[in-house]
Amino acid sequence: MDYKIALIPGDGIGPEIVREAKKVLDKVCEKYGHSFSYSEVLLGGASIDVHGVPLTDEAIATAKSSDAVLMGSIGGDAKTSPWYKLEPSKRPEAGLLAIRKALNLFANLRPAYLYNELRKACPLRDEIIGDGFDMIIVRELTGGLYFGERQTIEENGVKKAIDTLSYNENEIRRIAIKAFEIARKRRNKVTSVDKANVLDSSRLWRKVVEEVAKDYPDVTLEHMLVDNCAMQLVRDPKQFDVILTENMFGDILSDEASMVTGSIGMLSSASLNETKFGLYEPSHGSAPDIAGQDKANPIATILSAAMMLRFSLDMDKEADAVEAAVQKVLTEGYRTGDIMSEGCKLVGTKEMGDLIAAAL
Ligand SMILES: NC(=O)c1ccc[n+]([C@@H]2O[C@H](COP(=O)([O-])OP(=O)(O)OC[C@H]3O[C@@H](n4cnc5c(N)ncnc54)[C@H](O)[C@@H]3O)[C@@H](O)[C@H]2O)c1
Ligand SMILES: CC(C)[C@H](C(=O)O)[C@@H](O)C(=O)O
Ligand SMILES: [Mg+2]
Repeated sequence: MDYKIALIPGDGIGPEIVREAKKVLDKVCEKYGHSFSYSEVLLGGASIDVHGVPLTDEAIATAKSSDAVLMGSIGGDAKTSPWYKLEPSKRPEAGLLAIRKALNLFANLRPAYLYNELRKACPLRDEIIGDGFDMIIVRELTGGLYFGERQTIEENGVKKAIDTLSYNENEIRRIAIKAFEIARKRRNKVTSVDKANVLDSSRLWRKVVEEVAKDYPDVTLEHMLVDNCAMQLVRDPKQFDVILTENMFGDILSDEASMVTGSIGMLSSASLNETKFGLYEPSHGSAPDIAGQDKANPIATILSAAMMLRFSLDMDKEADAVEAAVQKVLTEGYRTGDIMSEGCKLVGTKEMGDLIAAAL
């Protein structure tokens, strides 16, 4: 089959990890007789450098006319990069938020799975991990604090900054439905995470989630306050199957969950709307501290590409093959620095990509 894929390398390690994911996709095409045509799209700092803004209408149009978008990461070092001298709405992160909104990508799925081979890279004790760790965070991605009105004002000579956290029932309902549908294909448990002991938006969240739960009597629903959840993720991570939560809590909890998998370099993600279209990117950022050094772990991006094959292109067996190739390379003992442990073989970004492509 012939498919159109928009490719967003982005900033920092973005181009390095996207290159490896594309290498793996080239192998998928060769092996299964598909052909993908790629259009490169600028986003974030890469777009500021060329167009002066982090996202252009043309970039949105290219993404919209594609079957799926595969992305690396955007952003730079806030202390040293000239991008951060611009006003906030013109910085790299604003481009990422804007493209998510423009494509209506309200559902961000972040699967956190600990490969048995990476147990030594996981900082938690073996008895805490037990039989394994396999959960998914379903994060609301186009509402909440990151999209509310904000302003910085001065009152009586004192600066004041305001961010607004708001959700309406429809926004909560559609993401809750996603979480329950996903739970049905997994272990039938949803943990909805909020701060309902303080926030009105969380009290509405809880009410709507309970309404949705009535349509899923086969799925167990529990509510958990976000501060407790942050603690439970390291105390007993295997209690979770599906975590359903709002935008900012999901952002923070997914980075935390990534460490249970060994590294943020292992955490893939899919950002979806109501159709089959999606944007696929690792959950981590542009890692300016290791950019250009062939040190970045490309696995999160390669696993995101596998999610793209599965969700947007209906290629289950191809996605399975990519995941199996990742598994094989880990079983053979190859590791990038972030997941390295004693007795394993240290490889760089490119070699890890080569090994996974070859394993296919
Ligand atoms: N979706 C995205 O594009 C995205 C996500 C998060 C952060 N950011 C942006 O990235 C920039 C850097 O942010 P940050 O430093 O807080 O977070 P980060 O995720 O880029 O890096 C945090 C730490 O994890 C390491 N790391 C991240 N990805 C790795 C990988 N694949 N392999 C090995 N190590 C990896 C980094 O070296 C760093 O030490 C900021 O501008 C931020 O806004 C973008
Ligand atoms: C860069 C930033 C806007 C982004 C977010 O908060 O969604 C990132 O942290 C992520 O997790 O994808
Ligand atoms: Mg984040």
